[in-house]
Order: sequence, then C-alpha cells, then structure tokens
Amino acid sequence: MSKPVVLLAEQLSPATVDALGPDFEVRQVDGTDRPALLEALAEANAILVRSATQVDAEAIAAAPNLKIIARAGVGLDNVDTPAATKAGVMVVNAPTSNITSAAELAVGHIISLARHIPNANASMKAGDWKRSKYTGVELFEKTIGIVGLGRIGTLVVDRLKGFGVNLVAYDPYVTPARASQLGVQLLSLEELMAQSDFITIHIPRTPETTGLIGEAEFALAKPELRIVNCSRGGIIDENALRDALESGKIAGAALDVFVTEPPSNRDLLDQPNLQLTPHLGASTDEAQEKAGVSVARSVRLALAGELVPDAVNVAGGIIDEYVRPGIPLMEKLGQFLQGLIGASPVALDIEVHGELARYEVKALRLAALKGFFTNIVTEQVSYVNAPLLAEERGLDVRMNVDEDSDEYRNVLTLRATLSDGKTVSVSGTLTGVKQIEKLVGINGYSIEVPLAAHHLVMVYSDRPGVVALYGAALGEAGVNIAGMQIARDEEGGQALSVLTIDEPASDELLARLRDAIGASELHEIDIVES
Ligand SMILES: NC(=O)C1=CN([C@@H]2O[C@H](COP(=O)(O)OP(=O)(O)OC[C@H]3O[C@@H](n4cnc5c(N)ncnc54)[C@H](O)[C@@H]3O)[C@@H](O)[C@H]2O)C=CC1
Ligand SMILES: O=C(O)CCC(=O)C(=O)O
Repeated sequence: MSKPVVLLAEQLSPATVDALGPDFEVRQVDGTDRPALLEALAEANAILVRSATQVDAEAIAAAPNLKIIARAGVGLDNVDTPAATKAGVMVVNAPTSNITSAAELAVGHIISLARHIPNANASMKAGDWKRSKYTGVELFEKTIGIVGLGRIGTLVVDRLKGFGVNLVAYDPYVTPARASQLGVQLLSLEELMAQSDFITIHIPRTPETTGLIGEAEFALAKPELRIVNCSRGGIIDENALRDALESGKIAGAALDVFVTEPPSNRDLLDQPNLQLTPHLGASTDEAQEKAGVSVARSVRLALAGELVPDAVNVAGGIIDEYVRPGIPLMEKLGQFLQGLIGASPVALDIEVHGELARYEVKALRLAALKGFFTNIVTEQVSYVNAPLLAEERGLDVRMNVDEDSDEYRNVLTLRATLSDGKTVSVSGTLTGVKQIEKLVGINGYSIEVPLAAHHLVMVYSDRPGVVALYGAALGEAGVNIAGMQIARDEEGGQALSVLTIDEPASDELLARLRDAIGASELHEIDIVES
C-alpha cells in the first residue's frame, strides 16, 4: 500500500521530517511557485506551510485527497480556513511554538530603537565614529503601550517588567482584572496613543484591525513615540507611518511585517528612523523546531483519523483517554443509525449515559455526525465538515449527558426523530478488557451483538420457525452467519433479529429473505472503517 503524501511547501526545520517518521512519503515543493504547488497538491494528503504559501480555495480544490493543512506558526492569514472547512479539511497551527521568539524580537526592536543600534552599526561599518548623533533614550520609567494582550503581548509584558517601565495596554477583549493581574493598566486606543513613549503591537490582522493605527492615531502621539510592529503588516497604515516618520511627528518605528511581503514601497522603507527586519519574528532555531515538531504531530494524528488538539476548525479539543475508545464506537453507531433509517431525520439526539458523563465528551458529538453522514454524501466527511453538513440540512442536533446507566458502565445512544415524529434509535457499549464494541439496543429492543462489518436487521411477527427460514436462505446464498441475537417485545408480538454476516448480502438475497420471513423491516447495514 502506498504511503500518505505529506507536502512540505516551505523551508521547515529538519526536526519536522524526523517527527513525521517513516510512515509518510514526504515531498517538497516551492509553495510560492503556484503552478508547481497546484500540481503537487493533486496527490497530497497533508500540506505543511509557513506564511509564504497561499492555501486558498483554488489550492484546496486542487487537492482532492487533502486531509490537513498545517501551518508551522501562529497566523493563518495565508490559509482559507472556511474553504478548508467546507471541503472537510482540518486546519491546524502551532499556536505556542514561536511566541517566545516573536516576543523577544519585539523587545529587541524596542531596545534597538531606543539606542539606535542598527543605524549606529551601519554608520560604523561605513567607517564613521559618530557618538552624539546616536544618543538614545532609556526605557526606565517610560510608558510602554502594548496593543494586544494575548500570548505574545503577555510575554512582552513579562520581559519588559525588568526595565522598570510603566505598562499600559489596549485590548478590548481583555478584562481590567486580567490586565491588573499582569500589572498593566488598560486604556482606550486614543489614551494609549497619547501617553506612550513606545508602542508594540501584538494582534491578528482582521478587518477590524487593518489600519487600526493611521493618521488620526499618529496625530495623538507624542513626538518621542517609537512604535514596533512584529504582528501583521497593515495594522499600522504604511502611508500614515511614512508621513509620521518623515514629518517628525514620531521619533521612530520598527517593522518586521508588511502589507506585501517582500515590501517595495521605498518611500517608507528608506526612512532613516525606520528599522526593518524581513518577517523574522519566528525565525529562530528553537521556534522552527517547536513549530515543525508540533505540526508533524498534528499531521500524524489527523492522517490516523484522530481529532487534533491544535485544530482551529474542529471543536473536539483535548480528548481524555477514557473517552477516546468511545469515538470509533460512536462513529459506527452513526453509520448504523443512518443504515436503519435510510432517510433524513429532523433531529438527532446524542445520548451519553454512565461514567463517561464525567468527562468532556464534545468529541463524541463530532464522531456521531461524522458516522451519520459518511455513507450519504459524496464529499469526504470529517470531524471538520460533519457539523456543517448537519447545519446545512437543518438537522437539530442535541446532546444529552447523564451519569446514570442501568446495565452497562457506559451506553452511547443515537436517536433520530423523523419528519413524521417517529423515532429510531441504536445503542452501543464497550465491554471487557479488550473494549469490544457491541450493539446493545435497537429501537428499544435489548440485544448484545459485537459490531461487525456487515449486519442484517430484520423485524417480523414472532412465531416458531423463522430462524430456520432465514438461515436456509442465507445458507443457499453461501452467506455465513457470524453472530446473531433475537429479541421481541412480547410473545407472539414483534420480533427483531440482528445478524452479523461475513459478506454483504445481495439485493436479490435481501428480497428473498423479506419474502421468506414476511419481514416488516429488513436492513442491510455495512460499516466502513474510517
Ligand atoms: N512576526 C512574526 O514572525 C510573528 C507574528 N505573529 C503574529 O503576532 C500576532 C499575535 O499573536 P498571539 O499573541 O499568538 O495572538 P493571540 O491570539 O494570543 O493574541 C491576540 C490578542 O489580540 C487581541 N485583539 C484582537 N482584536 C483586537 C483589536 N481589534 N484591538 C486590540 N486587541 C485585539 C485579542 O484580544 C488577543 O488578546 C498575530 O498576528 C500573529 O500572527 C506570531 C508569531 C510570529
Ligand atoms: O513562519 C514564519 O516565519 C511566520 C511566523 C508568523 O508570522 C506567525 O507564526 O504568525
């Protein structure tokens, strides 16, 4: 069997390939060479990128086998996550891999701006010895404004505390209590612009943050202001920054990120009081190793069909070891239920009874939906797009979790409500040390049958001789019965037989069985392993 193809579209740490291990065919492509990228995506099961490769809707459409897009870093601006979700493709990033490096670069820029280190260095290399020209300022007792008190902003705060500075911040999504815990005073953006001697920006680029700092904000600034952006290009309006630097409205700026990378607007780049780095925030050995290892681990999990903690478009989160075996069982119950109803329900109740109820079981909801849609839509169904498929079909999905369970330690039940109000249900459990997956209920009939690849479910009126009838029909067709269980509501009432068989039954055999036993219901249910 050929190995899954993992495409490395950018330069990643060698630790990435080591962490992927021998189970994949690793291919390289230059992600900025668009035709080459689209061609390589045709066979890719996973793609690993940094920030230069555009994984947009066109690229995702060119990758019919793609299961995961892994961003070895934080920002996901270069990945079309909604398009990936629609195609059932998981998107992951490495959210903490490079935050220390990015925070350290921002602090480095602040100190360099304060002491003119890059300009003084360039001047000396050019043969000069100019001391007074490069007189700087101390950080001590200055006001430093942090825009964005997230992961990186918080690390910057921690690092700056040692300088004896006054820390203020603008982040509308952070509570004053959290800010004061960090030793930072929350201000409005206008107050922060007016009070700060230094500003450092650590927010994502969104429609709301694009151009957040422009002409109006620079108009509020002190002439001593020095501003640093190591987050995303465009959060500071580049034209407004050029004007503010050129006119002496502010004292200096440092940029690691640009609207277009690489940038070409020389009128900005050539400003003498602007210091530049070519998007180096994450460019350290440590950050690249952590990012590579983190995304390699996510790729391994995703290609093994597992939920991934760092997925940004899946709501599964971290799954407890106790919950984990329930995931494949729930997926199978989802398939089984769909096989039983063969129609589209209006509501789906996902019930978790027993000890499992003490754990976070959100992942079981995803598993149920994934299983339910697996055999009824043509597109790839994954933990990513299964909730979207339910939403698109107007399916009312409800989750009921309850610690009570009578007969078994845990029982998982899926109950569909059809448009005529009728309900259809299937229940399963895991038994013994080997955690055997068993069906323990169908439509209120108690049974106990190990789940298999092929099942027959027959409902008929309870009477002697029926087992011989279906046994003979299956025997004549050469189909072996692997397991069976009969249940009934009352003597002479309705009976239900569940058989596991070694191969699928043909349509002709199903018709013969129906006639032979006068079945009121007969379902052949095949479970495909995902
Ligand atoms: N230069 C580089 O190489 C690197 C850049 N980055 C970038 O740094 C930025 C920050 O990353 P993290 O700290 O990990 O993100 P995060 O998600 O932990 O924090 C972002 C913070 O921004 C705040 N925020 C969101 N909208 C805001 C608004 N309109 N005004 C003010 N605050 C707002 C949020 O409340 C949050 O606290 C991201 O854009 C990321 O892509 C990250 C790593 C390396
Ligand atoms: O991989 C890189 O160098 C880009 C880092 C970055 O900007 C991020 O992780 O958001």
